[in-house]
Amino acid sequence: MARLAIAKSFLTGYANLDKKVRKAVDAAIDKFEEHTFAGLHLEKIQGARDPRVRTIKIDDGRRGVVLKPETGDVYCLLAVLEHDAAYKYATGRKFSVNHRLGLLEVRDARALDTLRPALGAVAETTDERLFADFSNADLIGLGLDAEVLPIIRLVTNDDHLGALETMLPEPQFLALLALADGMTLQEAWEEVCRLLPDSEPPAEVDTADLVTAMERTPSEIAFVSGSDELASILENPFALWRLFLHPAQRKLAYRPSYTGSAQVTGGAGTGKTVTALHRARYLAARSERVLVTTFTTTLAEALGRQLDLLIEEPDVRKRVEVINADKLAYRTVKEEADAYPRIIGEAELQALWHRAADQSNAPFSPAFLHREWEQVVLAQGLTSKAAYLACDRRGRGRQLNPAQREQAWAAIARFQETLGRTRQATYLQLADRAAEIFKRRPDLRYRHIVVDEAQDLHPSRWRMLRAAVDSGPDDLFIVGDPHQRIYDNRVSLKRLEIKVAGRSHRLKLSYRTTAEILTWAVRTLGIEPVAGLDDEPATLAGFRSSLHGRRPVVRACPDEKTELDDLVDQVRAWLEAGIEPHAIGIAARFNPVAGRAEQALRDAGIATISLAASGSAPECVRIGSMHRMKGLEFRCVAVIGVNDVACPAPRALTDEAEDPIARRQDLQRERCLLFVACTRARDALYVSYSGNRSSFLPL
Ligand SMILES: Nc1ncnc2c1ncn2[C@@H]1O[C@H](COP(=O)(O)OP(=O)(O)OP(=O)(O)O)[C@@H](O)[C@H]1O
Repeated sequence: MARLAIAKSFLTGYANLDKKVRKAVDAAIDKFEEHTFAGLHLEKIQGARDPRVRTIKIDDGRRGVVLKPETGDVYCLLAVLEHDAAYKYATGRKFSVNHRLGLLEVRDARALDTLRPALGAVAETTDERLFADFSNADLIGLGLDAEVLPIIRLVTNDDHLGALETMLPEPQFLALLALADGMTLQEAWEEVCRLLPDSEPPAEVDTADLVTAMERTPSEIAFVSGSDELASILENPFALWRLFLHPAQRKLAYRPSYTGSAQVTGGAGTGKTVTALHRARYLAARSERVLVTTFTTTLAEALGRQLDLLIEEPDVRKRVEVINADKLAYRTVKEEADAYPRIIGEAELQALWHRAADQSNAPFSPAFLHREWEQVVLAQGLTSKAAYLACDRRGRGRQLNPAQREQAWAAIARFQETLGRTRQATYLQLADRAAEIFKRRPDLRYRHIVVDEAQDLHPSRWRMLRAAVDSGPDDLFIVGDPHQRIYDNRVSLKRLEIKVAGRSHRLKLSYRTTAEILTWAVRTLGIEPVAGLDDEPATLAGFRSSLHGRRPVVRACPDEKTELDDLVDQVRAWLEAGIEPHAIGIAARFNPVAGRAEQALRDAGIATISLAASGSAPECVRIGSMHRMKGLEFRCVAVIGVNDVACPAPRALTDEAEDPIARRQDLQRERCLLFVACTRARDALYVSYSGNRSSFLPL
């Protein structure tokens, strides 16, 4: 019986077709099915480098490209392209089986043939060779093959290796990249083995057996079980992540069990959320109650929508509850409380802190007291003066002598009393109350909790989550990126009885952003080390993207009016180039700047909607503060107002004299904020400023 498979490349192309062409493709695939492929006219191509690559007519202008291995009665859809491009693709590509890993490989043989003389000409001018330290046997041992080796021997520097990225088979390129990055042969071998579904290379590889290789490469090829599955795939072609997980993501998401809590970190766009969603699906399929939680309601709503796409079985979907941490706290407290506290608004909270600072006889600013409360008192769950006087204030830069501690406690206690008397509370206080309720009420607890955007949760929220699930295998699955910490919440999971040692993993390949945007954006982070949730320093080593595009554009403007005019021009240019309005995101450090930009766009006839708005508004460009960009993504992103009075924002910085450590952390947080905003871009990033350039922008 014939089997149909779909390559990732096919789905990417299909997603970008307009509806009419998609219909023609669907009709061609139907024909495929009807005839059980037998009567199908697959055209062999003259001069094809791989005779197993064929084409099929879609409509007058387009052809589908199909891989038809000699054995196994398998048809794999590779691409849908305009006539000439389809022939070019079909004649240039060559498929093979990696002789060490057994994975399916594809190379652009024509491009390699074209580039070879140019590499040879450069090589003649120098004795430098990037891989001179490695013998042919070494390279063959890593999976390189006889066709690739002679070309590799001509490579003289990293840039030339980079140029080969889209032409070489991925496993072979990765092996070379690892060596070029300074890894040993053994380390490079371990790196390429990560591409295998179970990290173990097969004992024997039959390089003629393309079908087994396809089955071993689920990150690129998906076998379709029948027409229902096919229809569901084609209905949501943009959701590549549903089908094609990177082996590293798959291993983490579908591991049968972790002995305790597990943590997944990784740079922006490496698929942490995707991995978390697949993990939730896997756990729920085991018939158990799963909570998926994150920071804000908007992010929780987005996760819910993605889970609706991912989990097709209604009874499995029902077992997964998605709610953000604050709502969970609120709801849990409400479950028990007779008189329910009101959540205090930000302005009132600030006013109360000002009053507390004024009434205290000590030189504490309102911001200092607020921070002391959140980062020491609430973070450690301190409920008495004695506990506060004895506590370890690690992480706070300003030392307090015993008398000052007494004064600080008096001010904090007065603040807390006022809150209590007026029946008000903050979400962090509710989280602690919810934790107590979860401890008492096993009936409310979950069997598993999956946490996204973990870097921004305050210790009180973590205590609640810790209490909301019994300790044991697969209790918490935590994903986050310390380089995207944009709120003032620092956490040591160890201190909160959440142990991830030995179960901490890092993803490295970005699926969102191009290498050009990524390299630029990483430089906005500066050189200050960033602490991970597991108390280890966080690293971005090996963080990369195999996508390529234009470099970010940085525009200097004489004044804000010109800056906004330029923004309007840029957005218009994107729209004229066919970018859908909702795929354009605009961010500013401050809401008023975003507001003025919104007005300028509207005056120019461009519809806009706030980044904070829920639901979809396909006809609107999205705009808002940098904080609101968290967790989102767009094809094109404009970050505006990036000058020295916005990035960093003076109000967000603690006085050096008051607390130098806090100031350093504030600066880092401001950098992270810019990094988050910039890394929301898939294809294009535009950054502008008027006045003096922000020192965060790379030169
Ligand atoms: N294996 C994959 N194949 C194709 N696309 C993927 C894959 N994994 C992730 N993506 C896509 O890459 C983008 C980023 O994924 P995701 O949001 O999960 O990353 P993240 O690490 O959580 O990002 P961030 O931390 O920046 O919010 C999404 O569009 C997602 O659909």
